[in-house]
Amino acid sequence: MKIAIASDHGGFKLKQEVAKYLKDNGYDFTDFGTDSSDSVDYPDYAKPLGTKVSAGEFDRGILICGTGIGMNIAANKVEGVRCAHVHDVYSAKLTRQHNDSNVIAMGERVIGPGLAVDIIDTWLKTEFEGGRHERRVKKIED
Ligand SMILES: O=C(CO)[C@H](O)[C@H](O)[C@H](O)COP(=O)(O)O
Repeated sequence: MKIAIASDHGGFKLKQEVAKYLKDNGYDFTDFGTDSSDSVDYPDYAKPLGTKVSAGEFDRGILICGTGIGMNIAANKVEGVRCAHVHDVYSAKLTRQHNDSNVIAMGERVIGPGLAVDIIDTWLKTEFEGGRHERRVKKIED
């Protein structure tokens, strides 16, 4: 599985924790910035990441900003992206099983690194259930 990660300045520190988790667990991932806590604009990171996931260059994307909200709104403007704004493990599981989400967005100013890593671990390991959910995801695409 190929994973793309990105953040704005508000998510930079949490992204570093997430990158450590991905590296320690042997995931194939690429960090598309930002590379410091200097102020930047989250759409400049959400759009390219979403485009790469939508194009199939990456299987999943992880976006982090202060709240996850701006990244989520921006990523979902990219056709083919199903970005889930998640701050709990239950929703991380369900958004994979039911929504086949291909991008997740979260906020460094909302949750700590321990919970963030638990959420990502669950999200990466949970499969889409298909069935009735396939029909609903197709309606989103249409
Ligand atoms: O989009 C957001 C708010 O929903 C993100 O949290 C941004 O990171 C935030 O707006 C950045 O705010 P800042 O005051 O410029 O650091």
